[in-house]
Amino acid sequence: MTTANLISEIKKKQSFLCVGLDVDLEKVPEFLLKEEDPIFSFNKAIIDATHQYAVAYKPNTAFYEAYGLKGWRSLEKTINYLNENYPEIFTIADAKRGDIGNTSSRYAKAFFEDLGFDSVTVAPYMGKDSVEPFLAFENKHTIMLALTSNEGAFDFQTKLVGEKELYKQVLKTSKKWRNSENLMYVVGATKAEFFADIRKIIPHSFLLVPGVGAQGGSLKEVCKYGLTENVGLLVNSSRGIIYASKDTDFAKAAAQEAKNMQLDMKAILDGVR
Ligand SMILES: O=c1ccn([C@@H]2O[C@H](COP(=O)(O)O)[C@@H](O)[C@H]2O)c(=O)[nH]1
Repeated sequence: MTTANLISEIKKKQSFLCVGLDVDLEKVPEFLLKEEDPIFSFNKAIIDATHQYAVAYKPNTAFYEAYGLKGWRSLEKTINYLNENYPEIFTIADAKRGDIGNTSSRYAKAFFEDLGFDSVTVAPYMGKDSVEPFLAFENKHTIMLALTSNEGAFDFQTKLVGEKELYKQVLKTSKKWRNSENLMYVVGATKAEFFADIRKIIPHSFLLVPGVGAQGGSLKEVCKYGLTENVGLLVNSSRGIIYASKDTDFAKAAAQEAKNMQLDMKAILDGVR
């Protein structure tokens, strides 16, 4: 998917909501466990109920890998279902990959070509040659960790490297890489006070923002400095939406949560116009 397609979908739906598909069989409604593929059945119901309020879905691969081959099959069925039924939706494989170039190119092929995701998250730690193989794919997007939502972000990411914090170095340096126009960045909603500085370095790039809902980040605070002329944000909520109810009404409850977030987003977008 091109960035222009993503922006057009955001404007059409008045939403920059990304629904995180982090399926844990201990948290899904019990009646679903009788299904042949409970993970896929859960995802299908959540997607069908929430797609009108969301522009992106983000399965975190850990939740599928944890169930071995079966889990990987559920992930494949989920991405195929999205691509076949909702091709206008932006898809994110939250896999946080990155290795020496030769290996990164295999990861990129797996997520972009074999599974058919629009984007994948990567870690910047191994540098340019570990990320450029992902960037080489046309109309695919590489979402690099910049400033993460967890407490441990302060262990390294905000430490000074020379005169600048490490996360700022990551942002600045990555702009020089080949096909850097295919880069987006992860910035946690719990780090809202950093958005103004981040936007000084990358004023136009899309940011994937996890950490609202269960982690307590504020949509309003993120938008204050994070929004760009083309919105430039994909705000993710996983547990806050998909586990809104543990009962037979789980999809309806998820839809209500997604709708509430979309309405908040619309109000914010109306406010900046
Ligand atoms: O900095 C980061 C990077 C990734 N994540 C992932 O996003 C979702 C958040 O889930 P919630 O249930 O909405 O808290 C999850 O997949 C994380 O691994 C993040 O939270 N922070």
